[in-house]
Parts: sequence; structure tokens; C-alpha cells
Amino acid sequence: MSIDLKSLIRTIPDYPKPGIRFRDISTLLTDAAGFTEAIERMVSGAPHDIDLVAGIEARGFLFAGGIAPKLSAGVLMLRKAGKLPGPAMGTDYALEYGADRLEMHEGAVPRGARVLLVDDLIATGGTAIAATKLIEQAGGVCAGASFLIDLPDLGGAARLRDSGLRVQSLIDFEGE
Ligand SMILES: O=P(O)(O)OC[C@H]1O[C@H](OP(=O)(O)OP(=O)(O)O)[C@H](O)[C@@H]1O
Ligand SMILES: Nc1ncnc2[nH]cnc12
Repeated sequence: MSIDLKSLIRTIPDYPKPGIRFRDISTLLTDAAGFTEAIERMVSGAPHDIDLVAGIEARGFLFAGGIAPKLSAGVLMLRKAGKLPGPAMGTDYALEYGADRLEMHEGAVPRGARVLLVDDLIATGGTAIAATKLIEQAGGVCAGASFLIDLPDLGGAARLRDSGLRVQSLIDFEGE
């Protein structure tokens, strides 16, 4: 029997700002069976001819680290501004509750490498679209995107699909 992964997500109202319903994955992460099943389902819905799994800091790292070995792929860290030690390239983007910048090491993506983008959640899609731009700017091919959670009311997954990307998510919070 499959686990009801949605029941393992906790919703915290008015975090980090009034009006935001924060979908907290920490309660799924501490559930060993739930986290294991989430990784297995993300792997089975993703394209398998992948060279690198790109995880978005911070929560995306957890899923990228779980998925990549199962696809025999490496992990590409997409970090927030100023965290990488080597020469980096980056892009600025808007969030549901602010603004941020994503960076990656120059030369981290071999030309033509097939990259699966992974994060815990997609909302407006600002972060994921910035990530796909960065991967492509670096010479990689964004072969798909996998999220644990989609907030369809904010339209991010639809925007990504409209750009031609294969997108999967396991859990939706719609109109709630
Ligand atoms: O689709 P979007 O509207 O761009 O929002 C989605 C992003 O927001 C959250 O990260 P956050 O920026 O809160 O960073 P964190 O993981 O470091 O807490 C989430 O983990 C995604 O990366
Ligand atoms: N509502 C939300 N909950 C958790 N992470 C988010 N990232 C953007 N919107 C979010």
C-alpha cells in the first residue's frame, strides 16, 4: 500500500509572512518510510538518461542527494548567493515571499550534459525557471524537473511545462 505523502506535510499559517501558508516538509523528512517512498516515486517518474541531478538550496539538496545515486547521476549544487568557493555564475529571481539569487560553479556542467532539476516545492516557478536558465547558460540540457510539492494556484509548474519541460510532482495543494 502506498503512503499518503500529503498527510506527512505540515501547513504553518503566516510563515514567513502574513498570508503565506508554508508547506513544511520537515515532518515528511523525519518519517523514514515516507521520505523513502517520496524518493522512490520521484525517481520512477523522472527521465532516466540523466548525467546530473541539480538540487536547489536548501531543501532541494535533500531530494537531489536521494535521487542522484538511483539514476547513477552526479549532483549539481545550485546555491544561494555567495556560498560557492570557486568562480561562479548566477541569476536573480523573484519568490512568493521575496527575492533571491542562484549560483553554480563555472565549468560544473559538461557541454550537452542531461540535467534533472529537483526541488522540494514549486510555487511561482521563479526559482525553477532561474535554475533552468542557469543550467542552459552553462551548456547543459534541462531534461526534466521533479518536485515533491506543487502549488498549482501560483502557476509555476504550468509555466515550466509551457516552456516544453517534462515536469512531475507528487503532491498538490490547490485552493487550500
Ligand atoms: O516557485 P517559487 O515561487 O520560486 O518558490 C519555490 C522555492 O521556494 C522555496 O525555497 P526558499 O526560497 O524558501 O529557500 P530555502 O529552501 O533555502 O528555505 C522552495 O524550496 C523552492 O526552492
Ligand atoms: N507556501 C510555501 N511553502 C513552502 N515553501 C514555499 N516556497 C514558496 N512558497 C512556499
